[in-house]
Amino acid sequence: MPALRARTERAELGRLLEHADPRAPLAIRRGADGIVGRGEALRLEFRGPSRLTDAADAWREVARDAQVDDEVGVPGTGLIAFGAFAFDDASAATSVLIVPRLVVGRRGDDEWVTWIGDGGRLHPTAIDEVRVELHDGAIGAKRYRAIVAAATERIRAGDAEKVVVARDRVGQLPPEGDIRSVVVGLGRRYPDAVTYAVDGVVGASPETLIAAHRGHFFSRVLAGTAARGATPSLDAEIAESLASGDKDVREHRFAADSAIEVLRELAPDTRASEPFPLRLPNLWHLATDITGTLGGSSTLDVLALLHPTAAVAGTPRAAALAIIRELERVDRGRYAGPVGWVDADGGGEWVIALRGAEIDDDGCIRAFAGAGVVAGSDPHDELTETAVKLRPITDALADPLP
Ligand SMILES: C=C(O[C@H]1C=CC=C(C(=O)O)[C@@H]1O)C(=O)O
Repeated sequence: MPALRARTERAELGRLLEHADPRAPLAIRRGADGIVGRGEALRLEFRGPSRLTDAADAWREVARDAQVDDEVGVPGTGLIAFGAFAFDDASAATSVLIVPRLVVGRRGDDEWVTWIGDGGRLHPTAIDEVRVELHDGAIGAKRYRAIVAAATERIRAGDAEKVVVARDRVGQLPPEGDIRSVVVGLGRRYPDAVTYAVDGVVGASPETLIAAHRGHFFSRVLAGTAARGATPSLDAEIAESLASGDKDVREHRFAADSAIEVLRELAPDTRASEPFPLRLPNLWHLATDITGTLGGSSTLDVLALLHPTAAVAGTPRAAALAIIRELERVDRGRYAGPVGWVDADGGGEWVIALRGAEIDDDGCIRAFAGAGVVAGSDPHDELTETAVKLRPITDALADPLP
């Protein structure tokens, strides 16, 4: 493999997404900040149980051999790869690391362009609106309620303590449909979430698996959900009962404890907040923030240990995964897998591919949303919860540029 050359220079940019390919946008954004890529200088593909460790090893080699000239030096500059990974070890979906030919980025007052390989000129193009309606996929409402009931039964039988089961909705992107408009629509509605678009995986995730720069990391675990209240007082009551409700607190503990345990193995100084209610435009989540210092590990090494967390699989992990496969009988693809970017030092930002959809090369769209099932979960409530979680992508597809 020939060594890559990356050169980052300061630039003045307009709308970042106008620099992306309409059919294959690469983007990781939060509010006005983020990075957007175009083209493929290098594409690495992985499959199977070792996909994340293989990616970590392959990326170390690419980064070691690369020639990087970076005059800006903030997170997202220099050599970077975007990545999206399958949820399940047995998935038919390809996991990827993509080094674009061009990256444009913004962080606060810093704006930059990175050329990988030969330099060139910027060609921003206007973003067209695309409108798509979603309908039931392989798991409709009735089947989903049955899956939740079966998962609860398995928990009662002692096969697992928590299982996160999901359902899907599908649609069709028109042949020339501009995927960037969906990304804009997600970002406008969910400015505090991380809006992602990598290899057809598109969404707005509130859950940061790992963000690290110069060794310092941040991770946010979410589990436990309630819809927002219609009035401020009702909304406050809902947040309070979420934080004190037995079912949601138990569901959250499984996810937070498993992440803290893994992170402590890599970073003995790992610290965690108390669980707190996190407000999103469409719902409340229980959240735990975790920070610490990674030794020599890259964010891809961390993903290899963290994924899949109990927020998307369950507890114990292996038992929950077996029950998910048996009950859902659908390949989740890259839904609930890690999506994000990594730099030459192994730093980067990875979220869980939630609140989104996969769009394949033929324009077939499949959106997923899941809910954590514990003892006492109610099928009707979990169905409603998944409908709320499907709203970001449903709305962004139906009316991308409100
Ligand atoms: C599995 C999903 O959400 C997870 C993340 C936060 C809260 C969750 C919950 O309360 O069930 C889920 O564990 C999804 O959005 O598809």
